[in-house]
Amino acid sequence: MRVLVVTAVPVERDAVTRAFGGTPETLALPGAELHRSGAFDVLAGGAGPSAAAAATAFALARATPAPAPASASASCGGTPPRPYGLVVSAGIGGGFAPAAPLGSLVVASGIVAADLGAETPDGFLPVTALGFGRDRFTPPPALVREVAAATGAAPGPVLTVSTVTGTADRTAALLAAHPGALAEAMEGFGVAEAADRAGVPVLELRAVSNTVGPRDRAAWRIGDALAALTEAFGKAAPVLEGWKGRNSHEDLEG
Ligand SMILES: O=C(O)c1cccc(C(=O)CC[C@H]2O[C@@H](n3cnc4c(=O)[nH]cnc43)[C@H](O)[C@@H]2O)c1
Repeated sequence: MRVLVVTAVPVERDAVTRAFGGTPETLALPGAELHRSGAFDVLAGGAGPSAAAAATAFALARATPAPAPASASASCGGTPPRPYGLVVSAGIGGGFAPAAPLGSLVVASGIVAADLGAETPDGFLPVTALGFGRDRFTPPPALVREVAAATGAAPGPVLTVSTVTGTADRTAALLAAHPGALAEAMEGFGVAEAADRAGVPVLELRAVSNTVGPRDRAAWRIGDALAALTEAFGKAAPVLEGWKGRNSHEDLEG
């Protein structure tokens, strides 16, 4: 099965491909470059949910077979593209203390749009409370469990935010609105929107580079988190590549 992995920045992309060894083949996409290693296509799609959604949608569309004209025979038209069976949003992220310490891994049991909605005098309303859109995607629970077991990642909700949290008040507000949240990052929900529209399941895997809270850039441990990301993909690769899709009753309901 082919797997599309979407990161924000090139150093995260390279941390993922390093897990597979060798030199990836590169393919040009509108606004980005795919790095292909075996079954894995890895793309640095840009920071934030909008860039991530656009990049993911282009990559998925490129791999979706166009409907064959009525007159076409099976033997013409060149090599058909092989569609993706799974999309993974991956990279570094902020961890909520004490559940997700620096250097640890988190796999999303829910990918949550934490700031998509409306602010009111009585607090935040998610977009779903306004009567439209959606505010979360649920990765296949069996796959989340398998990746957690293979990598040691903690399973739990991962928030997608457009602004990196930088105060204690905002941290408390996020945890109040999303009890049990383990981490925040900026792309998961965008990647998931694009994957969902293509009918492809989605996963999010993050290595914790910093603690969510009052901004302290000097305390970020990006190198350690990138190394953890490489190790995680080394361990998760057989699970991701070998995952056969909706293979349990629970997943059919998820
Ligand atoms: O400054 C660097 O050297 C550097 C190297 C690698 C990556 C970065 C990034 O800033 C990556 C941005 C990416 O990381 C996610 N992220 C990380 N921590 C948080 C956080 O506390 N809150 C939200 N997002 C976070 C996010 O997905 C960014 O797109 C820098």
